[in-house]
Amino acid sequence: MGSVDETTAGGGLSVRGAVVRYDDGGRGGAGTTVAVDGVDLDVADGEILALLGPSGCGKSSLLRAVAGLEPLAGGTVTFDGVDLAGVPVHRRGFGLLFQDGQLFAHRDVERNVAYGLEIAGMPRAERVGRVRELLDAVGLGGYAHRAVSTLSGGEKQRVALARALAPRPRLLLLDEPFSALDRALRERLADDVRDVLRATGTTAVFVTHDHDEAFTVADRVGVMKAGRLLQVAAPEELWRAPASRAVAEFLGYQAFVPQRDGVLAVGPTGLRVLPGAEATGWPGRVVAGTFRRGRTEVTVDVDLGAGAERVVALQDGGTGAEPGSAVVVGLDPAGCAVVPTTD
Ligand SMILES: Nc1ncnc2c1ncn2[C@@H]1O[C@H](COP(=O)(O)OP(=O)(O)OP(=O)(O)O)[C@@H](O)[C@H]1O
Repeated sequence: MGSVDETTAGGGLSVRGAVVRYDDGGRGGAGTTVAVDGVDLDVADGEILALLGPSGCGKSSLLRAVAGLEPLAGGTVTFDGVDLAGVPVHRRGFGLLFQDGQLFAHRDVERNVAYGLEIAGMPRAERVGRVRELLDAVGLGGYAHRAVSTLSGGEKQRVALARALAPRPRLLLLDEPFSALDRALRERLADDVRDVLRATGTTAVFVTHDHDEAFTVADRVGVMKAGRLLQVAAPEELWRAPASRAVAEFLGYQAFVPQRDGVLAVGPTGLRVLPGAEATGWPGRVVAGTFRRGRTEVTVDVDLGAGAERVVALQDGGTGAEPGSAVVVGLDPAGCAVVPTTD
């Protein structure tokens, strides 16, 4: 069974029925791990796609299979209509960027970025211009002659990004490129990467387990679970219409209320504490309240129709969330989505 991705195959990347297996049983056991289990995926020319999913769901394995670093046990990877079976990593025309950008310690910034251009035989004068252009694009103009040992972690990853982009790869594959950096820096880099990829028109697949990062960088986000691609959609679409409960759960939908034609998935902002004890809604009991950004996030024990559960409901202002007090909880449809009951 494949994904629900229905982009028409044209230029760009096309993956069909991809299977990646590790026959040593994963890290330390006996048997076989099916890391990627029949994935179909299309990435159009110029598109940025993020692969999102929990640790161990197979994101890296899929990316590595596309790169040619991992053999396919089934299925195909094609680019611009050409099957890449048997094409080695360095002949695919793809750029790679990993968590540790692995810069060359003995080369300065300029010569790191120039590496792929040297291999491609670009004349020196042209190379210098291209390197300068890329260093400007990643916000490191003026860093050309710095030793890489003097760079911060974020600066190193910017250099690695510039190096990966320099030869104009027809596809850039990024595997958790910022996961070693702190959150504030990650957010800034995610913005910058999106801008650089857009400005250069680079087609990219970006692996991350961080929702915010995926939604910042990508045109479309693919959600993976246990080796399968559950849904591929634009960020707003994914939030508005998760294709299944599993996707909704992964996105952070907090409660699931049975309905006649599916399940109402209640998002993080889908519940309100209603003013007045006589309001129409579900009676609940306050566990705790946290005042945040001008409103209170109230943890409430309530039965929304699927048994008693603990949820978070929003309350305007900062009063009335005493632990133990009775409240009435209502739904805010804008923060909810109906999902099919097929999983
Ligand atoms: N080289 C390997 N040998 C054996 N098993 C592996 C190998 N690489 C990955 N696996 C297994 O394959 C499954 C998928 O791993 P993968 O690294 O692709 O997931 P991931 O979603 O990228 O996870 P993470 O976010 O933690 O990097 C896991 O069960 C993992 O243990």
